[in-house]
Amino acid sequence: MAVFVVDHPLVRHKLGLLRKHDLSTSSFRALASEVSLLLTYEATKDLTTEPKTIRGWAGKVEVEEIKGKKITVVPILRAGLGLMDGVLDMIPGAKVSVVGFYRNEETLQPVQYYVKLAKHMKHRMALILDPMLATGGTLTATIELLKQAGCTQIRGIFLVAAPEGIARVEAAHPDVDIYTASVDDGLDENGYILPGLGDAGDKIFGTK
Ligand SMILES: O=P(O)(O)OC[C@H]1O[C@H](OP(=O)(O)OP(=O)(O)O)[C@H](O)[C@@H]1O
Ligand SMILES: O=c1cc[nH]c(=O)[nH]1
Ligand SMILES: [Mg+2]
Repeated sequence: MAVFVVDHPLVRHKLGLLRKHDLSTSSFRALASEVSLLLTYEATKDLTTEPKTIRGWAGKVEVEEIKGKKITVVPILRAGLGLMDGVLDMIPGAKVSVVGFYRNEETLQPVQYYVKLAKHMKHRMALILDPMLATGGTLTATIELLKQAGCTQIRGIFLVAAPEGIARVEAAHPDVDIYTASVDDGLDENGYILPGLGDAGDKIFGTK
Protein backbone atom coordinates (compact mmCIF):
# COMPACT_ATOMS: atom_id res chain seq x y z
CA MET A 1 0.00 0.00 0.00
CA ALA A 2 1.24 3.46 -0.79
CA VAL A 3 0.35 6.43 1.39
CA PHE A 4 0.61 9.75 -0.42
CA VAL A 5 0.72 12.76 1.88
CA VAL A 6 -0.08 15.71 -0.34
CA ASP A 7 2.04 18.48 1.10
CA HIS A 8 1.38 21.21 -1.45
CA PRO A 9 1.41 24.63 0.29
CA LEU A 10 -2.25 25.23 -0.59
CA VAL A 11 -3.20 21.94 1.07
CA ARG A 12 -1.09 22.66 4.16
CA HIS A 13 -2.59 26.14 4.46
CA LYS A 14 -6.18 24.97 4.08
CA LEU A 15 -5.67 22.06 6.48
CA GLY A 16 -4.39 24.54 9.04
CA LEU A 17 -7.58 26.59 8.63
CA LEU A 18 -9.70 23.42 8.99
CA ARG A 19 -8.11 22.67 12.37
CA LYS A 20 -9.28 25.96 13.92
CA HIS A 21 -11.64 25.19 16.83
CA ASP A 22 -14.28 27.85 16.10
CA LEU A 23 -14.43 27.55 12.32
CA SER A 24 -17.95 28.11 10.99
CA THR A 25 -19.88 25.29 9.32
CA SER A 26 -19.82 27.10 5.99
CA SER A 27 -16.05 27.64 6.13
CA PHE A 28 -15.41 24.02 7.15
CA ARG A 29 -17.56 22.82 4.24
CA ALA A 30 -15.86 25.10 1.73
CA LEU A 31 -12.35 24.18 2.86
CA ALA A 32 -13.09 20.43 2.98
CA SER A 33 -14.32 20.64 -0.57
CA GLU A 34 -11.29 22.64 -1.72
CA VAL A 35 -8.82 20.23 -0.14
CA SER A 36 -10.66 17.25 -1.65
CA LEU A 37 -10.28 18.83 -5.08
CA LEU A 38 -6.53 19.19 -4.55
CA LEU A 39 -6.20 15.62 -3.25
CA THR A 40 -8.10 14.36 -6.30
CA TYR A 41 -5.57 16.05 -8.56
CA GLU A 42 -2.88 13.92 -6.88
CA ALA A 43 -4.94 10.72 -6.68
CA THR A 44 -5.56 10.76 -10.43
CA LYS A 45 -2.14 11.82 -11.63
CA ASP A 46 -1.24 8.39 -13.08
CA LEU A 47 -4.41 7.85 -15.10
CA THR A 48 -3.45 6.90 -18.63
CA THR A 49 -4.60 8.90 -21.59
CA GLU A 50 -4.96 8.06 -25.25
CA PRO A 51 -4.67 10.34 -28.25
CA LYS A 52 -7.77 11.49 -30.05
CA THR A 53 -8.07 13.68 -33.11
CA ILE A 54 -10.68 16.42 -32.95
CA ARG A 55 -11.53 19.43 -35.03
CA GLY A 56 -10.07 22.55 -33.46
CA TRP A 57 -10.39 26.21 -34.45
CA ALA A 58 -7.61 25.86 -37.04
CA GLY A 59 -8.32 22.32 -38.27
CA LYS A 60 -7.45 18.90 -36.91
CA VAL A 61 -5.68 18.75 -33.57
CA GLU A 62 -4.54 15.79 -31.53
CA VAL A 63 -5.72 15.90 -27.93
CA GLU A 64 -5.62 13.41 -25.05
CA GLU A 65 -8.50 11.62 -23.44
CA ILE A 66 -8.49 9.58 -20.22
CA LYS A 67 -8.38 5.95 -21.25
CA GLY A 68 -9.93 2.75 -20.15
CA LYS A 69 -11.37 2.30 -16.68
CA LYS A 70 -14.09 4.64 -15.63
CA ILE A 71 -14.13 6.10 -12.16
CA THR A 72 -16.71 5.71 -9.43
CA VAL A 73 -16.57 8.07 -6.48
CA VAL A 74 -17.54 6.38 -3.20
CA PRO A 75 -18.50 8.87 -0.48
CA ILE A 76 -18.95 7.22 2.93
CA LEU A 77 -22.05 8.70 4.59
CA ARG A 78 -22.29 11.03 6.14
CA ALA A 79 -19.06 12.96 6.34
CA GLY A 80 -17.75 11.71 2.98
CA LEU A 81 -20.44 13.81 1.26
CA GLY A 82 -18.43 16.85 2.34
CA LEU A 83 -15.65 15.85 -0.05
CA MET A 84 -17.85 14.91 -2.97
CA ASP A 85 -18.36 18.30 -4.64
CA GLY A 86 -14.64 19.01 -4.82
CA VAL A 87 -13.95 15.62 -6.37
CA LEU A 88 -16.82 15.90 -8.86
CA ASP A 89 -15.58 19.36 -9.88
CA MET A 90 -12.48 17.52 -11.14
CA ILE A 91 -14.22 14.38 -12.47
CA PRO A 92 -17.71 15.52 -13.46
CA GLY A 93 -18.50 12.31 -15.35
CA ALA A 94 -17.80 9.98 -12.43
CA LYS A 95 -20.59 7.71 -11.24
CA VAL A 96 -21.33 7.97 -7.52
CA SER A 97 -21.54 4.82 -5.37
CA VAL A 98 -22.88 5.69 -1.92
CA VAL A 99 -21.98 3.66 1.15
CA GLY A 100 -23.40 4.41 4.62
CA PHE A 101 -21.55 3.51 7.80
CA TYR A 102 -21.58 5.02 11.26
CA ARG A 103 -19.11 4.15 13.96
CA ASN A 104 -20.58 2.74 17.15
CA GLU A 105 -19.38 5.22 19.78
CA GLU A 106 -18.59 2.55 22.38
CA THR A 107 -17.18 -0.33 20.36
CA LEU A 108 -15.85 1.87 17.51
CA GLN A 109 -17.09 -0.83 15.12
CA PRO A 110 -18.58 0.34 11.80
CA VAL A 111 -22.30 -0.24 11.35
CA GLN A 112 -23.52 -0.42 7.77
CA TYR A 113 -26.86 1.19 6.94
CA TYR A 114 -26.85 1.98 3.21
CA VAL A 115 -25.28 0.77 -0.03
CA LYS A 116 -26.04 1.84 -3.58
CA LEU A 117 -23.22 1.07 -5.98
CA ALA A 118 -22.80 2.07 -9.61
CA LYS A 119 -23.08 -0.62 -12.27
CA HIS A 120 -20.05 -2.49 -13.62
CA MET A 121 -17.92 -1.99 -10.52
CA LYS A 122 -15.31 -4.45 -11.74
CA HIS A 123 -14.45 -2.13 -14.64
CA ARG A 124 -14.15 0.99 -12.49
CA MET A 125 -11.52 2.58 -10.34
CA ALA A 126 -13.14 3.33 -6.96
CA LEU A 127 -12.20 6.56 -5.22
CA ILE A 128 -13.39 6.29 -1.61
CA LEU A 129 -14.10 9.63 0.08
CA ASP A 130 -14.09 10.20 3.84
CA PRO A 131 -12.57 13.12 5.76
CA MET A 132 -11.28 10.85 8.54
CA LEU A 133 -9.36 7.57 8.60
CA ALA A 134 -9.21 6.81 12.34
CA THR A 135 -9.14 3.16 13.53
CA GLY A 136 -9.58 2.05 9.90
CA GLY A 137 -12.69 -0.02 10.70
CA THR A 138 -14.96 1.95 8.36
CA LEU A 139 -12.46 1.96 5.52
CA THR A 140 -11.75 -1.77 5.87
CA ALA A 141 -15.48 -2.56 5.76
CA THR A 142 -15.94 -0.31 2.71
CA ILE A 143 -13.02 -1.89 0.85
CA GLU A 144 -14.42 -5.37 1.56
CA LEU A 145 -17.79 -4.33 0.21
CA LEU A 146 -16.22 -2.88 -2.95
CA LYS A 147 -14.07 -5.96 -3.52
CA GLN A 148 -17.13 -8.19 -3.16
CA ALA A 149 -18.70 -6.10 -5.92
CA GLY A 150 -15.69 -6.84 -8.14
CA CYS A 151 -13.55 -3.72 -7.70
CA THR A 152 -9.86 -4.33 -8.25
CA GLN A 153 -8.54 -0.79 -8.23
CA ILE A 154 -9.35 1.12 -5.04
CA ARG A 155 -7.97 4.38 -3.70
CA GLY A 156 -9.01 6.41 -0.67
CA ILE A 157 -9.03 10.18 -0.20
CA PHE A 158 -8.95 11.51 3.39
CA LEU A 159 -8.36 14.93 4.86
CA VAL A 160 -6.58 13.40 7.85
CA ALA A 161 -5.41 9.85 8.62
CA ALA A 162 -4.19 8.21 11.82
CA PRO A 163 -1.19 5.86 11.76
CA GLU A 164 -3.29 3.17 13.51
CA GLY A 165 -5.89 3.20 10.74
CA ILE A 166 -3.29 3.17 8.00
CA ALA A 167 -1.56 0.16 9.59
CA ARG A 168 -4.84 -1.74 9.88
CA VAL A 169 -5.82 -1.14 6.27
CA GLU A 170 -2.33 -1.90 5.04
CA ALA A 171 -2.36 -5.27 6.80
CA ALA A 172 -5.73 -6.29 5.35
CA HIS A 173 -5.64 -4.55 1.95
CA PRO A 174 -2.08 -3.78 0.84
CA ASP A 175 -3.32 -3.17 -2.73
CA VAL A 176 -5.27 -0.02 -1.73
CA ASP A 177 -3.60 3.41 -1.93
CA ILE A 178 -4.29 6.30 0.42
CA TYR A 179 -4.17 10.02 -0.41
CA THR A 180 -4.33 12.40 2.51
CA ALA A 181 -3.43 15.93 3.53
CA SER A 182 -1.86 14.68 6.76
CA VAL A 183 -0.88 11.62 8.76
CA ASP A 184 -1.58 12.88 12.26
CA ASP A 185 -0.11 11.78 15.61
CA GLY A 186 -2.60 9.07 16.63
CA LEU A 187 -5.93 8.36 18.32
CA ASP A 188 -7.25 9.44 21.70
CA GLU A 189 -9.04 7.06 24.10
CA ASN A 190 -12.33 7.64 22.24
CA GLY A 191 -10.89 6.85 18.83
CA TYR A 192 -10.64 10.49 17.72
CA ILE A 193 -7.64 11.63 15.71
CA LEU A 194 -5.14 13.97 17.36
CA PRO A 195 -4.59 16.76 16.54
CA GLY A 196 -7.26 15.91 13.96
CA LEU A 197 -10.32 17.96 13.08
CA GLY A 198 -12.78 16.81 15.73
CA ASP A 199 -16.00 15.20 14.50
CA ALA A 200 -15.89 15.93 10.80
CA GLY A 201 -19.48 14.81 10.16
CA ASP A 202 -20.81 17.19 12.80
CA LYS A 203 -18.71 20.02 11.40
CA ILE A 204 -19.85 19.46 7.82
CA PHE A 205 -23.53 19.06 8.71
CA GLY A 206 -23.63 21.63 11.52
CA THR A 207 -24.82 19.05 14.06
CA LYS A 208 -23.42 18.74 17.57
O1 LIG B 1 -11.66 4.80 10.97
P1 LIG B 1 -12.84 4.68 11.86
O2 LIG B 1 -12.45 4.46 13.29
O3 LIG B 1 -13.83 3.67 11.39
O4 LIG B 1 -13.56 6.10 11.92
C1 LIG B 1 -13.75 6.89 10.81
C2 LIG B 1 -15.20 7.07 10.51
O5 LIG B 1 -15.83 7.82 11.56
C3 LIG B 1 -16.48 8.97 11.01
O6 LIG B 1 -17.79 8.70 10.67
P2 LIG B 1 -18.96 8.68 11.76
O7 LIG B 1 -19.10 7.31 12.33
O8 LIG B 1 -18.73 9.78 12.74
O9 LIG B 1 -20.23 8.93 10.90
P3 LIG B 1 -20.74 10.30 10.23
O10 LIG B 1 -19.98 10.45 8.96
O11 LIG B 1 -22.19 10.02 10.00
O12 LIG B 1 -20.51 11.43 11.18
C4 LIG B 1 -15.65 9.26 9.79
O13 LIG B 1 -16.29 10.09 8.87
C5 LIG B 1 -15.34 7.88 9.26
O14 LIG B 1 -16.37 7.36 8.44
O1 LIG C 1 -11.25 12.08 14.71
C1 LIG C 1 -12.24 11.54 14.22
C2 LIG C 1 -12.42 10.15 14.19
C3 LIG C 1 -13.55 9.63 13.63
N1 LIG C 1 -14.48 10.47 13.12
C4 LIG C 1 -14.32 11.81 13.13
O2 LIG C 1 -15.18 12.53 12.65
N2 LIG C 1 -13.22 12.33 13.70
MG1 LIG D 1 -19.25 11.65 12.72
